[in-house]
Amino acid sequence: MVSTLSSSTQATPVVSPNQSLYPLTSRTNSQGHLEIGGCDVVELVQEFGSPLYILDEWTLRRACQLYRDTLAQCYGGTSQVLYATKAWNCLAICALALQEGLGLDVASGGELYTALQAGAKGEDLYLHGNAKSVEELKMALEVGCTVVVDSLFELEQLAALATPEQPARLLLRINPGIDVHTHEYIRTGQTDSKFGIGQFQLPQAFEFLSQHLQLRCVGFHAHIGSQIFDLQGHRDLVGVLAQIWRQGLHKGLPLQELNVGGGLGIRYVESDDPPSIPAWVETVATAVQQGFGLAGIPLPKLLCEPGRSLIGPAAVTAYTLGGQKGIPASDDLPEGRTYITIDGGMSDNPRPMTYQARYTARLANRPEAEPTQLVTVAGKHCESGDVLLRDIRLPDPVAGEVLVVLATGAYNYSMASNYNRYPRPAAVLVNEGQAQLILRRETYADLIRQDLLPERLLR
Ligand SMILES: Cc1ncc(COP(=O)(O)O)c(C=O)c1O
Ligand SMILES: N[C@@H](CCCC[NH3+])C(=O)O
Repeated sequence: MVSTLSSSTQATPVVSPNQSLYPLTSRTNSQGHLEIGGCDVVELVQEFGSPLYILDEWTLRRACQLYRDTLAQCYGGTSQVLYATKAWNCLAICALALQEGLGLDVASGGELYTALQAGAKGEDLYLHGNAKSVEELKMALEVGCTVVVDSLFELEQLAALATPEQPARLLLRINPGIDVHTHEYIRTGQTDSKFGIGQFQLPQAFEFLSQHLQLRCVGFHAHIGSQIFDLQGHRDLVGVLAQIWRQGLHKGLPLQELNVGGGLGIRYVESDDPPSIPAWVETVATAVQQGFGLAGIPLPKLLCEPGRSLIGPAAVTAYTLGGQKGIPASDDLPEGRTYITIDGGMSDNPRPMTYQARYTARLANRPEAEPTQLVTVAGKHCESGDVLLRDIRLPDPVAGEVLVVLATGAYNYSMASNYNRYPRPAAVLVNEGQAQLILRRETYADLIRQDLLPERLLR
């Protein structure tokens, strides 16, 4: 666990990135500033502007390697890690994951297109979605990507598009009926969910597959939810899938691949205590070996598709602090409240508003200063709920200082919007003292790129 900063020049000891609040290369430099990937965060903001997403290449690679290597070491069969690109999909990140030997889970035509542009091939790709369009399915078939089929309706759609010459390679997404303790909006494996084929629908699905030989069902997939700290959910999941696998084999399906989804949580605040990446991988691998190997079923190729635990801890968002508003104590508000503004908010990180997500923040120019003052960090949008951090302690922050919010790599840029017509921030990839722009800051011109102005509306 890394929750404090190293001020030495030694590399930080290797830990599981998802248990660290900071990117693993973080340290306090000789200026007393926060440094990530060998780059001074205050200087990064001066050079690239604010707000700024800062992605630490070493931390991301380390997380990819931990998943990939632990799986290869502790699982007796073949395996493949897929990066769930919905967490943050852009050319550079897709390319980096491919370089590390990962495949890519894409959840839309747009994510698929980006992955292809980043160099992915059909065999690297798995297309998700509970309501895929015909265009998305056609695109997947054309590039030879595996389709993770979410419903009986989609099986019919695929059967109409695939041919014996261009068969569809698919996994069935199963709803395993497993409930986990995470935010209601990010649970996906419970019976009452829009995702996946219910177990009560499986006889129909198997029958349909046996009648449509242009559909090659090579395995099953399930995903029980996100930001999960308890390993039991995935143990239970493997048990359910092993039973269904037996039924599928009995029906003559050419099963090879078992995809157990993603979901491992990360540390956002000090009190979060997720299991490490190796602990999660070992749990899953052991459960599959027990559920399959011991039951005499040949081991499937084991796939998993983490998103948050790969990219979340690798990035931070840097903001510039603005003015403050102090509300005096009253009966309703015994401690009063100090609002401090930032130059970003719900448009670059909608998670606090959407899931009541909590984060940790530090000042980049004095990360080790004693956090004395109770403040609430408010975004710049026209919404009362646009509050990024509620009642946190900072060391008497002043306007102009750079506030760094930690662990913002997952579901921040990918869920960002242009609400209030704010341009999306830039993102830089930092490594060994070099910073490279991987996403340009949007301009006002970008904001009206798609606008059309019929001439008759002009005054
Ligand atoms: C189908 C599927 N796979 C993988 C993921 C990645 O999950 P996580 O980011 O929690 O690892 C998600 C998101 O929850 C998902 O819906
Ligand atoms: N967007 C969610 C995770 C959902 C992942 C998609 N199934 C979050 O930020 O926590």
